[in-house]
Amino acid sequence: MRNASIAYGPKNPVIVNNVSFDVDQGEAFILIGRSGCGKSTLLRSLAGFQELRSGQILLDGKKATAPGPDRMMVFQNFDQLLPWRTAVQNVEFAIKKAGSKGAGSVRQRALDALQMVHLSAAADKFPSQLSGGMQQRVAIARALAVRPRIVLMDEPFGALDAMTRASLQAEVLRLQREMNMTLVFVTHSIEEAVYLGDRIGLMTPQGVFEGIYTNAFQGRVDSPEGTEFAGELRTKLEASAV
Ligand SMILES: Nc1ncnc2c1ncn2[C@@H]1O[C@H](COP(=O)(O)OP(=O)(O)OP(=O)(O)O)[C@@H](O)[C@H]1O
Repeated sequence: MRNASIAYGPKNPVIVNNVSFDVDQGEAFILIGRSGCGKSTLLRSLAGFQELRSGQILLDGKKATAPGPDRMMVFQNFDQLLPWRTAVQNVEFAIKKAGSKGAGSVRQRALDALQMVHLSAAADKFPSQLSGGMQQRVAIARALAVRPRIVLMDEPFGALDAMTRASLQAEVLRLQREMNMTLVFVTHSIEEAVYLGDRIGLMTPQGVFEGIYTNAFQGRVDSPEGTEFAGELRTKLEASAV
């Protein structure tokens, strides 16, 4: 993102204010900040859903404006799947829609993606027959099946209970590492940010980065050092709100 400013309509104030940052191939970049500071707005722009007022988004050096299968999004809400299609059909639909090519049949690739999130047994179930956590796994499988250049996640576990959330965080960390996934992930939770992130961008209510912090505690937020780092981030976050 290069000098990106975002506003909802020409007369409204900017929400994201002249922000620049890079995300490297294979990096997990986490956005944290107070409610309403513009995290989702920024993410939606990366996905191509929200126009920039000024600045640019570059993907592999090329301007990215409209949405495309190179940037797949996972949302917080459980209703992001098509309710009249089964889990595997939801994934198949995304692969076909993206025109994504790969070895094996579309069905096989969809099943492989479900297997990655340990959901093979639920392939033929409809979303209404799945728990919230299972539906989020399908949404993740759907995003990965398309083989995007970058996966965008907007508080995907925000509506889950603590245990399901912890297990899905572990899944995402595993997949991110195994697949060398490039990830931009929005969360309210500092612990989630430290667990998942290679770097953590802390946004202020003014729509800028207070700082972008390298995280040495990915996967081990529970260590004494990880806890201390999370505490430092919390202090900065609280200070940023003033
Ligand atoms: N469609 C919209 N039209 C007008 N204003 C909007 C729209 N969506 C969001 N906003 C405003 O933009 C600001 C940033 O919202 P955004 O959802 O990006 O924040 P956030 O940091 O993701 O918040 P949260 O953590 O609560 O999800 C808020 O003031 C919000 O009211």
